[in-house]
Amino acid sequence: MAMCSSFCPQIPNQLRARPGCSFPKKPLYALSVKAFSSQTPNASVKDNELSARIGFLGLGIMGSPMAQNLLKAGCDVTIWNRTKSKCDPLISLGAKYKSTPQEVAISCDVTFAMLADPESAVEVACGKHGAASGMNSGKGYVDVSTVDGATSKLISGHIKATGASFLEAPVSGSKKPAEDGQLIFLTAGDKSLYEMVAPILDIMGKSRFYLGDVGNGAAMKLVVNMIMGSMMASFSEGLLLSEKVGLDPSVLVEVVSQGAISAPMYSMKGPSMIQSLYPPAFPLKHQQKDLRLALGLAESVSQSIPIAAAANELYKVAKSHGLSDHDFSAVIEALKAKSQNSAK
Ligand SMILES: NC(=O)C1=CN([C@@H]2O[C@H](COP(=O)(O)OP(=O)(O)OC[C@H]3O[C@@H](n4cnc5c(N)ncnc54)[C@H](OP(=O)(O)O)[C@@H]3O)[C@@H](O)[C@H]2O)C=CC1
Ligand SMILES: O=CCCC(=O)O
Repeated sequence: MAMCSSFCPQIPNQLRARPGCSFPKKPLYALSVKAFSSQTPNASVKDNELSARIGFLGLGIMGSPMAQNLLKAGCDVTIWNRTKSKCDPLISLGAKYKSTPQEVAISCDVTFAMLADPESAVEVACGKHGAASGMNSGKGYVDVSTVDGATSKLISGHIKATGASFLEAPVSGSKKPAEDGQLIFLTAGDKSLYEMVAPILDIMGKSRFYLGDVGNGAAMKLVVNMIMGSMMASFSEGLLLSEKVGLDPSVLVEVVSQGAISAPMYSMKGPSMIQSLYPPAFPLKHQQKDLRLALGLAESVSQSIPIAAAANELYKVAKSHGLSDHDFSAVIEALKAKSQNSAK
């Protein structure tokens, strides 16, 4: 595992006491996963207060509430977003603003990035005025966007070439868990940076996995989202089939919720899907991106994933119907369109 020797000596300075930024008093998971490292919260750190200057790049559906939780916890947060207006609510909560990712990185000890896709993650980290150009030894970059392993390794290479440390830390959990500080972090990369930012992750999340080398966090995230995308497509088929055969789909949601295939996702999204409402929590375009990236991951190891491949086609159809920015549960509309076409 790569370690950044120059970062470690600075950790005690960055974790010195600072009034108004205390760690959350909520249960933290002790993880024990065979073949993976596990990490429990360090008791001596947990009750300390935090003084790291934290940068946050990307204030979309996820980034905004994550940064907001850091501010609410009293952290020193500096933000940037491509569309500046999305910074305003956080600035009114006390965030500092910089006009480029580079300036954020220069002014912060550790910078988080929550960006749409591989292209934007690379652009913001490695492009002109990107974060890498503001990094140096002693700083850290934590990319919490969902990207593929190759992208993560590319960004890691740019960041580490400056002497800084890198951690990939994509999250499981959507808009509501982000608001509630209940995300699950799937981290990999510099262990020293992982340990340094653990108290910061614990403000935004309920658990964290350290998975080793860069690429493992991305892979874990893509496998999870591959399963989720297929589950949602299958659930959509069930809702439509139940209705077609004269059943009440609301009763189906209730039946499913009580059995072995119950999932919070079905109970949360089912009622609005029945009303054809798809307020975006996880945008459909991102779910399709994740299926596309999961297909690439599977291809790289010659693993057949025909169910995910079929689901991916369905999300592509949904995108072609203009549903990219709706919640991914709008994939059901692609099935409705298909059955209308076949009825003609
Ligand atoms: N929503 C969810 O439930 C979850 C999402 N994720 C992942 O987290 C990431 C962010 O998701 P989410 O917040 O929902 O997405 P949004 O689409 O709401 O936000 C995307 C962010 O990326 C920025 N961005 C997009 N393109 C560029 C670019 N070319 N240059 C600079 N910035 C850019 C956007 O800036 P601007 O405001 O200017 O458009 C915005 O800040 C994605 O990788 C997604 O897959 C992970 C877990 C859950
Ligand atoms: O990437 C998005 C995941 C959404 C979720 O875990 O509910």
